Amino acid sequence: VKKMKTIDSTKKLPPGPWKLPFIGNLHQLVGSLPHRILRDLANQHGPLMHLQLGEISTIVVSSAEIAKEVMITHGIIFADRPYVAALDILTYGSRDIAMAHYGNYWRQIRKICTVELLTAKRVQSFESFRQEEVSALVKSISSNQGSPINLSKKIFSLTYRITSRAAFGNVCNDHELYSSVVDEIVKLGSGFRVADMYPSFRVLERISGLRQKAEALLQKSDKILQDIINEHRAGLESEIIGEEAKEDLVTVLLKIQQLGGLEFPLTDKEIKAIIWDIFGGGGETSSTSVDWAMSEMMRNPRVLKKAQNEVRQVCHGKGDVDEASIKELKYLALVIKETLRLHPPFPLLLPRESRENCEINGYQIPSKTKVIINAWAIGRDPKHWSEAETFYPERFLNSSSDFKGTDLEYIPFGAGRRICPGILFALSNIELPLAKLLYHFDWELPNGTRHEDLDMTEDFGVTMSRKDDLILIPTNRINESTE
Ligand code: HEM
Repeated sequence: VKKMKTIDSTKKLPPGPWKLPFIGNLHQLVGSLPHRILRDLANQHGPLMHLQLGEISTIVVSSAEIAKEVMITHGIIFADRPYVAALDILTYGSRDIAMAHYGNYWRQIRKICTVELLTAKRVQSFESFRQEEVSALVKSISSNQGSPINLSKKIFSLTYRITSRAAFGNVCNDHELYSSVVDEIVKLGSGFRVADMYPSFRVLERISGLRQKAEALLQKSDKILQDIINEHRAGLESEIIGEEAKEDLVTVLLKIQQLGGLEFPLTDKEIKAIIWDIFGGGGETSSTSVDWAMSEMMRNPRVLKKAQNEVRQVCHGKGDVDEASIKELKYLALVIKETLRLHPPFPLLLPRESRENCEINGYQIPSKTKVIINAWAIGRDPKHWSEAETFYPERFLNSSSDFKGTDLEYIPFGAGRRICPGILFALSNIELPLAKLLYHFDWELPNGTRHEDLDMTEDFGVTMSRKDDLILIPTNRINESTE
């Protein structure tokens, strides 16, 4: 038999727990949340650990040092993404940015994303949308003051409305439907589905109902997005679009499509796949961050008071929070950083895959190995973080950690070539709602719950949200001038 040029047989795979035939380590992944199970396993087997998940040879990265090797030093080798059945179906064959194979196509659309769609200028151009939507939220909360409100649901809907206006120019008629479709898709795409563990048994995608479910969702989301694209195209042809500075994302993409000259033409399929990334990557992640930040502040009244004092001081006499003031909210920025350390919306980032054989710390990582990076565990690593489990925003006061993945012990947005391109968009959707909620209202827990008893249980999913919705009682802030 002709042997392929493969692995140096003197080098071993990284250590890992004992494996069963056929299922490997799958049985070890049940019982708790994946990021917690994987952290506990890594505590026994090390920060570079090998797992066999069904057919999928997987390494799990659980320290900043190994993350640096994988995401930066050998960044090119680990810049690919593995096949995830449901997402592949829903992105028209991984034609979006997040799931696209590392190569020229990905490079082209990633560039469109960073140069056209998600630039600081573009994000800023959506300020009026954010202002209007958050003001409407404040108004609705204000009319319910004194009684418990489901803040989680309100924030979730707010983020979708803002994203919808940025992407489509308005809150689309099918807004509720689309956000529920995106929600379901994200659940299907966790990559921890049986069909994803046994890719050579494509039949499993059918038996498990995954393929049918994904195709039904695709049909729904495709219709909504295609209608929107058609409307925009008609608008472009009759030139009834708004001023250039305020173009929505679909319009920007259609203009690029019409301009042509790209190595890979941008058809409607690609546009739909990219728009789906904006919602899938940017919806629940941002709203869940606001949710966790409010939850942490409710558990830590000292932090709540300090953040509230800051925004009320900075915006004193203005009657509201404008985006220019946001830059001055230094403490709120620390609160957000600390929230993303303890509650990274993607605790396991998005999976990577190796494109060729590689050696790390003397261990062999074969080509096509799936790579899980446990950002949640890295952010709580007691070697790097003192009192790692404590919510303490001040820890970032003298720290060089930023959102750009420069320090690998802090990577809520990932690092290296595949780092999240939506950081500015995300932050703007987190900062303004938080600042306004703090500025306009005082907050209490319902039913006399003591702040230290607020339940912080996490839910299972690709994004790590609260298990139970956050229910709080708002009180309208008394008139500023009488304070
Ligand atoms: C708090 C909010 C967000 C968090 C925590 C977050 C986090 C992440 C993470 C961890 C990755 C994978 C990075 C890696 O593999 O190294 C990612 C990728 C991505 N994110 Fe975000 N994200 C957020 C919001 C957004 C928003 C608002 C958008 C778009 C408007 C967005 C668009 C994307 C895209 C397109 C990718 C794929 C990049 C690629 O594969 O080249 N994200 N994000």
